[in-house]
Amino acid sequence: MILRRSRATTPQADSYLLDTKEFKDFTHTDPWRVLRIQAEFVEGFGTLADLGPAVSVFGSARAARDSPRYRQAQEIGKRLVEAGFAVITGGGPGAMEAANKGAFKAGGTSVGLGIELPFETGMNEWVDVGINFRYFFARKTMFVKYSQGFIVLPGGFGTLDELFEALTLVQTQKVTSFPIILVGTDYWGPLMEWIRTTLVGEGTISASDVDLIRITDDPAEAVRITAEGSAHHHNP
Ligand SMILES: C/C(=C\CNc1ncnc2c1ncn2[C@@H]1O[C@H](COP(=O)(O)O)[C@@H](O)[C@H]1O)CO
Repeated sequence: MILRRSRATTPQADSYLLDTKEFKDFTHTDPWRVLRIQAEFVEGFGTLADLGPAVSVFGSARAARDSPRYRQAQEIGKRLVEAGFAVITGGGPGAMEAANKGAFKAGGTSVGLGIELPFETGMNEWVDVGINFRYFFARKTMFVKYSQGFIVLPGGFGTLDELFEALTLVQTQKVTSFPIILVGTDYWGPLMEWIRTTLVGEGTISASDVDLIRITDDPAEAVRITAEGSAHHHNP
């Protein structure tokens, strides 16, 4: 990039670096953010490069430890490890903690991709490979790049965001052979119905797009579908 005449900046950029106050200001600028974003990708790629086959498990951060949802997530974490997968979650509480706990107790690799939030909850204790992200989009790249499929338990906006991002990537063939399994017919049934009637009915998706989603109540079936569906998946 060349900037001349009135567009040229003075003093020179390196003088900012040597000036403590100016440097502090620089850390709140977009060019600095780009470096931070780059660093998040470098750390993520570096840490997860040798992970091997893995599945991401999503679900509510608010699932209570004594709830059936929590027990289901823990069971899924365990079964994924028994099927030869590492388990990746958001590293937080609720369903994330449960899936990490199941994976850890089964002797598998338990990964947490944490996110910096204004209300810090910290990485759950069952994570043994943890990375903290400031940027959701950098973190999301890691979930997709290092997973062979997604298993999605009941959850709120965060879970829906993760589900629909994955669906869009599969629908647009940015990723292929990538199973997406919803667990909990009672919870997801009405959404599936709305997708079938309104989205297909209005023509905003194709009828065949509905087949991108599988739905079950059984943790064993969720893992079996994931294993079968991920057999030909290659990480982007
Ligand atoms: C809100 C609470 C804790 C927040 N801590 C989180 N830590 C890590 N990842 C999170 C957290 N909250 C949301 N996520 C991500 O979104 C999904 C869950 O969101 P939902 O809105 O609860 O469905 C989850 O899969 C994470 O990736 C404690 O109350």
